[in-house]
Amino acid sequence: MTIIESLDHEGRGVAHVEGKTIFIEGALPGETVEYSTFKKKPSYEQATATKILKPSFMRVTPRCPSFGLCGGCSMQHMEAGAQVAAKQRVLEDNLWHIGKVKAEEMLAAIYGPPWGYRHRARVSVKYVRKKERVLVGFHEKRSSFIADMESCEVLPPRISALLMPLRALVEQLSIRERLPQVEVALGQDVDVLVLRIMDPLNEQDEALLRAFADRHRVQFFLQSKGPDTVQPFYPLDAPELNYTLPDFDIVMPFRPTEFTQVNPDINRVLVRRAINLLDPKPGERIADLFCGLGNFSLPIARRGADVVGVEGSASLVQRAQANAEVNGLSARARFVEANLFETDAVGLKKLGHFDKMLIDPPCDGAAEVIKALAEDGPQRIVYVSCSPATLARDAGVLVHEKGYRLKAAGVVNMFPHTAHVESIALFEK
Ligand SMILES: C[S@@+](CC[C@H](N)C(=O)[O-])C[C@H]1O[C@@H](n2cnc3c(N)ncnc32)[C@H](O)[C@@H]1O
Ligand code: SF4
Repeated sequence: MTIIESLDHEGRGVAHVEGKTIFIEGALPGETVEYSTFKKKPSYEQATATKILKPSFMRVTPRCPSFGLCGGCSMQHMEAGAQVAAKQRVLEDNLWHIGKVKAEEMLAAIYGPPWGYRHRARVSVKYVRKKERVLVGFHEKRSSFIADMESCEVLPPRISALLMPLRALVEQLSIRERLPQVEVALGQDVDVLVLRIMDPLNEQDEALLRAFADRHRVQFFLQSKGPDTVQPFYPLDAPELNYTLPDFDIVMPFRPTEFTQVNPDINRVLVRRAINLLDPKPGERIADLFCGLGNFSLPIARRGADVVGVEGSASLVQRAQANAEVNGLSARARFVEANLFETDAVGLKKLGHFDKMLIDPPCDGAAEVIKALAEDGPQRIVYVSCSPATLARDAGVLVHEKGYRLKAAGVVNMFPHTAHVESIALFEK
């Protein structure tokens, strides 16, 4: 039995027992719990709460029956508002302990509906020969096994309701042992399921897929090898996947395997906030680094500024250019392919002078870009981050070496019930 002192960055309760730190899954600060250790090291232990003797006021009953087993969520036992507050603390702690910086203003957190928010997901599939049945779902915690889940609360209800019919479908296919994954990509007008198939389908399989698509109103794509092999299968006349940014009168077509933000409702608010902080004006020249399909670049152009989007994936550069055309913005939006993890001052200078910059890197952050910023670098930088640790590291360099102030920072609850912290920060010279 022990008392939980705090919450760590992965949403685990932290306690100290005889000088040892114990990280306890499923336990909240202030609670008295019994626990069972599954990993023992000389200085710490990892454990799971087995009995909550004194519950926290933040505790709620997890909505999903698979919570605790499925590795998809780690915070459903905590009230949604308290989750956001905990993430805000993670952001502030990281900024201070890693970057030695404090934001002049903490922005109000951006959050939206806590359930049914995932419009993109990669679901694993496994035929269990012994039981002659198929599992379709996310991996169990700390395991390569697939959770035996019948529904999922973070997927939109219509998609969650497809998990069991999908099991039944795969069970009937001749290639049921050669279909390891289904990728879900949801758009405004169509729901796409991309089946990863290791062997070709036979005629009967094809007929089963068509019947499923008609019945459940989805479009199947097939992927036989790498991402280049993703092709629509049925129906071929379905509308194209897209999402919209109504504040900017923008429509964004995309292919099912192209990067898009997982939570389209929060993405709209995130884009609005990023653009408000950046405040693009006609006549300004603005860089959008790690621009993807132009999620921020096109709203910047819509505000009248000239934007240069830089992106590592050639296909996303093409997609961004095409999306600029679709939205009548190609005169003000240009896209360049470059590896921003290998850039330096010379590489960045070749892109020309920028008044302002938006950076939205993958979790590794943007160390090389930040290092490459010159004396006459942008006056204002808006940094969108999926990792508070790398944001804090980069913020430290911006503030202590490059002459910027951290004007504001705040969390964006893009992934409710997970410990994942998305955030946004504003830097100014
Ligand atoms: C977090 S996503 C952001 C995309 C876009 N801003 C959006 O909101 O949809 C990060 C992007 O960085 C790109 N990327 C990853 N590594 C890169 C690299 N080394 N150089 C340039 N871009 C890279 C990815 O392809 C992806 O589009
Ligand atoms: S990811 Fe879905 S199935 Fe897994 S715990 Fe979260 S809500 Fe439940």
